[in-house]
This record gives sequence, structure tokens and C-alpha cells, in this order.
Amino acid sequence: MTQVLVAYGTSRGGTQGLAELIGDDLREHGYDTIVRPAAEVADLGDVDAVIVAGALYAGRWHKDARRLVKRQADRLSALPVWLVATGPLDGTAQEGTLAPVAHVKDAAARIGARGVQTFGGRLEPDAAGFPASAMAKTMSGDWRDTEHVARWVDEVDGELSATLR
Ligand SMILES: Cc1cc2nc3c(=O)[nH]c(=O)nc-3n(C[C@H](O)[C@H](O)[C@H](O)COP(=O)(O)O)c2cc1C
Repeated sequence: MTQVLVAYGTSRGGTQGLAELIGDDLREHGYDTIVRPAAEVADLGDVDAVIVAGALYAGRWHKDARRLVKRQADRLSALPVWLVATGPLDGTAQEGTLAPVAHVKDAAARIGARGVQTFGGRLEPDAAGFPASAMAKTMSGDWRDTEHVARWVDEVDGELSATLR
């Protein structure tokens, strides 16, 4: 069975939830899927494809996602890989294809990623720490869109099916 790793970098759990959604959709398409924190991925084992998801903070892709791409660059360069950013606290990610931030663009170029995708983010009303708590007063909400994720996983499945199965 084709094995897909979904690795995520999160600070407040939203990206973990998004990675789990991606993982569930991939399983429905028949993939053997592992969802794991990017910081814990020391070895890519026998995976056939990888999705690296990271939260956006101040225009930066989460360090755990960046570091995974850096330390596994050689292996990732030889695999089908998609990079995902989750962040916008509004509907812009659903409306169209947002240009990737520089970190994601650079990481994609480094490993020859198959694609990059930005999904809406989540900020909880009781987010702790500054400036998250201040932002949460006016910007809290959940813009992770299950339909948007499902449509994107369909596209990934289309490409993987054409090359791996
Ligand atoms: C301090 C702060 C800075 C943020 N900066 C950005 C940003 O530059 N771009 C963006 O799209 N989202 C930004 N966000 C929204 C987060 O990316 C969003 O809340 C995301 O879902 C957080 O993921 P996590 O829960 O996995 O940490 C920011 C949120 C906070 C609290």
C-alpha cells in the first residue's frame, strides 16, 4: 500500500488538526497515512510521498516544518512532496490560490516540491501569550475548510495515482 507521511509544525494545535484532516482524506483515498509532528521525524523510512504542513507566524513558515525540509532535503528531493501553509484568519485562502510565503517558496525550490498550498488558519478566542491574545480579541475564528482540504487532497491523489499506483 502506498504510504504517505503528513508532518506538521504547530504552535497552537491548528495545524495538527489540519494535518489530521489531510490524513483522514488520504486514508479515504486508500493510502496508508501517518500523521506526525515534523520535529519528531528523524527518518523517512519507506514512505512513498510526503506532505509537510506548517503554521504561518509573522510571514514565516513554522520552524519545525522548515527544519524537516532542511534535514531531509536529499530524501525529499527524490519523493513526491507537497508543502502546505496554514494561516490566514479570513476567507482569502478559500477564495483562490494565495502566493506562498518566501520560506515555503524557497523550501519548495530546494526539494522540487510537486506543489504548495495555503489553507485558512485558526485562532482560538482564549489564545494565550502576546500578541496572540491581543489578536484574538478581533481575529479569532476557524478558517480551516474541510471542503477546501478535501478538494486539494483529490488533486494530490490524482497526481499520486498517476505516478505511484
Ligand atoms: C502572532 C500571530 C502571528 C500570525 N501571523 C500570521 C501570518 O503572518 N500569516 C498568516 O497567514 N497567518 C498568521 N497568523 C495566523 C496563524 O497562522 C493561524 O492562527 C494558524 O492556524 C496557527 O497555527 P497553529 O495553531 O498550528 O500554531 C498569525 C497568528 C498569530 C497568533
